[in-house]
Amino acid sequence: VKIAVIGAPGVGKSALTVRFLTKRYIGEYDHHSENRYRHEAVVDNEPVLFEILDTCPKADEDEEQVTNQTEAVQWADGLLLVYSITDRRSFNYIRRTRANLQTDSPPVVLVGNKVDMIHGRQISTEEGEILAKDFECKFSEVSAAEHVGQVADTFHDLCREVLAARRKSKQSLLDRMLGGTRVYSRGKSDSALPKD
Ligand SMILES: Nc1nc2c(ncn2[C@@H]2O[C@H](COP(=O)(O)OP(=O)(O)OP(=O)(O)O)[C@@H](O)[C@H]2O)c(=O)[nH]1
Repeated sequence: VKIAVIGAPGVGKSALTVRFLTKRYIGEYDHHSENRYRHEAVVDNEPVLFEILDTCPKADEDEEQVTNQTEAVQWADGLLLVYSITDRRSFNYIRRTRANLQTDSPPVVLVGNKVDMIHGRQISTEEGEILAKDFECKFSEVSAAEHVGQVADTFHDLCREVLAARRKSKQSLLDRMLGGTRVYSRGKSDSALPKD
């Protein structure tokens, strides 16, 4: 299951990713390019091989610039859309990113990070919920700094969405294939009919 972690600079994409991979919190994670990781985990009693792309948007990206994550989106099976509850601009960044996605884009999960920074909150939980409703996706608020289980849950939730979408597209492919063939109901066989 290939997951791209997407969000504005500094929202905690790397902190969340590393928390999921290692269960540890690394406060200062210095990197200037995107990183890709492989990680095995068990989701709903099934082993899953995650490939995680920790994207790295340009720090000087213009706020109004339409965010372009085409490569990551094309590569991914699912998108973890992350904003920081302490940063209104990061919330708007996610709005623009989502608006920019095609209708057939992969499943998404919305995450508000840094929930431990209570006093710096700029985005209410309700706003996050409303945005998630708009996106028709799951939503959670977490803290990469303080939560282990909840961070893993967000990745697992996205994994479930991806697997459900796969099942759905397999089913619709089957339906389309079977749609071309006629289905005969069982009736009396010829041999049971009168000879003449
Ligand atoms: N208080 C708090 N700080 C956090 C949390 N998650 C990340 N941070 C801090 O936020 C800063 C940015 O975190 P990163 O994980 O580097 O963010 P990023 O989104 O990967 O940043 P870029 O790679 O620049 O796009 C760091 O100083 C982290 O320590 C959190 O849950 N709570």
